[in-house]
Amino acid sequence: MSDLPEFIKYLYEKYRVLDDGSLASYIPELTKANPDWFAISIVTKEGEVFQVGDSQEHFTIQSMSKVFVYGMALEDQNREILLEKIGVEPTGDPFNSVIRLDENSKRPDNPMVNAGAIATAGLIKGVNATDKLNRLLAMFRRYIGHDVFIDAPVFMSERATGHRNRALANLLLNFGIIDNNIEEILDLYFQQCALVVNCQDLAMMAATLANRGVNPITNKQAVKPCYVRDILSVMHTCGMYNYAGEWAYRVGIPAKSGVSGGIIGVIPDKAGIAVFSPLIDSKGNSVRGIKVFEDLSDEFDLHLFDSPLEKCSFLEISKNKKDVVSQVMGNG
Ligand SMILES: N[C@@H](CCC(=O)O)C(=O)O
Repeated sequence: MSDLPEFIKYLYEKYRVLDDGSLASYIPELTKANPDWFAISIVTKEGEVFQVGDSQEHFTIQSMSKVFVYGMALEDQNREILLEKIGVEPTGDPFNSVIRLDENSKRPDNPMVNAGAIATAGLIKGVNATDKLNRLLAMFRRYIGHDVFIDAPVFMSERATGHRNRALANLLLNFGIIDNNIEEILDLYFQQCALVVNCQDLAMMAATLANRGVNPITNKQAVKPCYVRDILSVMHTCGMYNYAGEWAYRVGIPAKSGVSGGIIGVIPDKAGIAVFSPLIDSKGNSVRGIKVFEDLSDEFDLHLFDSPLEKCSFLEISKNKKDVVSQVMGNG
């Protein structure tokens, strides 16, 4: 019997009351989120689903999309072509910074910051804008396992106010990283960010990566297995904004977050985890999300560099913790 269902209920109760952080406001539509929303979803590579809270609440995927579009660009181009255009170095800078692109590298540092993600969108193949969008949606559908759609008001909101992203795109054009279809590339980028998901969908997408690119329920291949390693590497080093180093140190799970309040984490060959809570910190990470991941990592020894000898069997908690959980949940 797994302890996981009880443990995530406990984490939900423990952190539900935490109301630090604020709603993302630079995309006007995101301020309409309910700050109380909170969900934890876990999907194992066998397709078993454990979840608690508002796991069916819809929101836009935002930066978490970057992971999956990067995988698609790897398939459309190849590793070496991508590396010429987009690096794999963490920046330590805010995700939407223009500084390093202009000053140092003349190519985006990595595909998880906006400069790199816009460059990635520019590498997606298709005969025209509609074809590219349709291919992108088909890719997301393979990960999620059901039909997908774009939140038009969020897309329009970002398109109308995304001046910083437009500035990044112009710099990318100047450095020869993207061609001059700037508005078309930005539209594709804003559309990928406005994909509608819920927490369960995110966990399924993460579980698909954990399962070497195969959706655990539909058994469809969402991305070629040879690219999963590349995707997880950039998640591990660059996925958590300018908190990526501390995250790798404290949590040790390849992850990506988005300003709508989601965080996805991948436990290779085991499970995908998603937490959703729209109150974010100054770096863009969900406050409750970070806490939940820290506790899950500690409790189940999920840090990549936990010694294999010390790792407890996945989904079982220690006797001491069981007592704490029982007390909090009122069955002890
Ligand atoms: N669409 C957002 C994504 C931000 C995020 O989630 O990090 C932007 O480009 O600014």
